[in-house]
Amino acid sequence: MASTTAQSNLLSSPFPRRRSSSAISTTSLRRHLPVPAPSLHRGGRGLSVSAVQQSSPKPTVLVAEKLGEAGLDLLKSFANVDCSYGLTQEELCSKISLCDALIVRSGTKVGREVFESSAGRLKVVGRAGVGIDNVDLSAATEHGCLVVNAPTANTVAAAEHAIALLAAMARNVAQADASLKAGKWKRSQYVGVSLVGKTLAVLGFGKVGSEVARRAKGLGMHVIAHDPYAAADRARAIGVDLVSFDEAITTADFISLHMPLTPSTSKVLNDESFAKMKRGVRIVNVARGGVIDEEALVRALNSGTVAQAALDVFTKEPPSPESALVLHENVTVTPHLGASTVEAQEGVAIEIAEAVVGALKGELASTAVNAPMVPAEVLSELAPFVVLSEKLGRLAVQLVAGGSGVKSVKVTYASARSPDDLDTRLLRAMITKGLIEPISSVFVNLVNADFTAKQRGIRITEERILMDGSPENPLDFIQVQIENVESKFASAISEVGEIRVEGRVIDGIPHLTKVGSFQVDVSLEGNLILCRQVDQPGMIGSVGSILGEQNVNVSFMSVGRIAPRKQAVMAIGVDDEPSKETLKKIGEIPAVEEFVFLEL
Ligand SMILES: NC(=O)c1ccc[n+]([C@@H]2O[C@H](COP(=O)([O-])OP(=O)(O)OC[C@H]3O[C@@H](n4cnc5c(N)ncnc54)[C@H](O)[C@@H]3O)[C@@H](O)[C@H]2O)c1
Ligand SMILES: O=C(O)[C@H](O)COP(=O)(O)O
Repeated sequence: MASTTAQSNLLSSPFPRRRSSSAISTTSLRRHLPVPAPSLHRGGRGLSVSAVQQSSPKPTVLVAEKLGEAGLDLLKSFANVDCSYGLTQEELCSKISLCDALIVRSGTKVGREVFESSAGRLKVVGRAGVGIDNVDLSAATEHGCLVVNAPTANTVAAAEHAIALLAAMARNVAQADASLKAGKWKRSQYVGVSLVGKTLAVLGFGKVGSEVARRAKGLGMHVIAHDPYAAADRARAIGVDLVSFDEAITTADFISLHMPLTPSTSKVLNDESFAKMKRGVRIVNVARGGVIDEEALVRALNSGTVAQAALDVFTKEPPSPESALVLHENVTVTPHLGASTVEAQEGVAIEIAEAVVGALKGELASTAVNAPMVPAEVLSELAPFVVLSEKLGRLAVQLVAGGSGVKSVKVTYASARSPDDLDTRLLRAMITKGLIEPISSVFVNLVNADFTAKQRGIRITEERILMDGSPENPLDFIQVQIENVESKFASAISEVGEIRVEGRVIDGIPHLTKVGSFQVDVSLEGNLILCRQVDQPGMIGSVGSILGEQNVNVSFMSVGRIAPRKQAVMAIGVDDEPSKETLKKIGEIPAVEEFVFLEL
């Protein structure tokens, strides 16, 4: 018995794969291109569904900003690497159609035009760092392009930079340095303020924010934090109280910003919030320039509401040389250096190179930004159900009669597990892939499955049935129903009038176990002939011998019937595609009422 294999990658890969013909019926049979035989296995980090083919051409990775050597070496071992720094948008757009992956830092805008210019070749964008605000995630998703980042390797560097700016600002280090170098000795002008005993409000208590908090505690500061999504116990564990936004900004002597730039954090520090702050507050920003209304900050600095600011990031980078904010005497600035340590850049380069190579192999990256992150252990147990899901989708859609538009699909998962313990996103994506690929030219993957279904007006609803029994097995069966359509194989219509196919995993192999109201049991390997006939002796032999005469190998055969000598549905698994002539002969058996050939 063949082992379970993933029929295709969950993520787009540059490797050749088969495309499906749109109308697969008894009259229109076409051979598909050979299928790569990817296997499901665990990757280095997180799960993987890979399809590396020895004979495939090497993918091309465009590295658009400086990346550490260790990362480049890793990329070069797998791909052709084009290091082209400082490209204009036009140059980037014209190069991108030759590239499978693009690696950037924060200095390259990867907007919609980049994805459009790639004409479908770009499969992964790697952001060598944390912030992905320079990448148009919606456009990436719509184009089925995975975006991965390197979220951990520069955390400490950013936190250290925030602390460096905090201390430098409080003691006027930059201003005093410039003054002394200009030949002045102004000791009384640069009297600073102490940090010990002061209240620091950390806004955004994530990776960087919590590291800043930990370090500030070590400096003897009283640290509070505001983060609507952070766990209070995690904050308490390092002696930090989580407070409301207003409490944070009204009680702080120092405010350090560590949230991402999103529509809800854009200009979160503005005239209104500055007005609520303690007079003489000091602000550090190593997050993103856009979280501060920079003009409002200049006003607050001029009025003395804000005594000082230390900024590593700006709304527009680089900022204008005439920027009133940058030139302000009470502002200390650095040119986005938060992540710029030797150690962090080495770590980021390796982290992003691993993620990009993994994604090009079709692995699900653990740092995917626009696709579900599925832990390795979850994937390994769902692996055969992933295959089953795609095949049920493929079967169901091939049963739809021409002219019936697929609009509404209901998926039922029967499981003894509580819904919280069963992550079906992967399964839904694969069902969607199976449903859409045979009827379109769109390549569907985990990234764009939901988007593609929505775009095609296909509504996929999910239902869970809680079964008795051991929750050890993730799923008992999966059922796919296509509603309000006609079928080219009438027996596939269930008693409630929908095309229905149902499957289970038996001994690790996906099986088709129900078609319409008929129970069958056929392993989902190779291709399938479904045949409805009058239940009478000799039918299996008649069909079997026609296939045998034509050298078509039967892998499985199963008959489901309503009652003896009434109608029965025969499901026949075939390794090879029968010729039109062979199928015609099956159709001519007098007891055969209808039949259909389906590609899996
Ligand atoms: N200057 C640099 O070179 C540099 C380096 C690393 C990270 N960064 C930036 O620092 C920021 C934080 O990075 P991280 O790795 O800690 O990210 P993270 O995702 O670990 O943490 C961000 C935190 O912000 C919180 N948050 C979201 N919306 C919020 C809101 N409205 N109010 C308060 N908190 C909110 C989130 O819940 C999360 O806990 C990002 O903007 C990142 O781009 C800059
Ligand atoms: O988001 C980040 O990781 C930092 O802002 C670092 O950006 P950089 O890679 O451009 O230094």
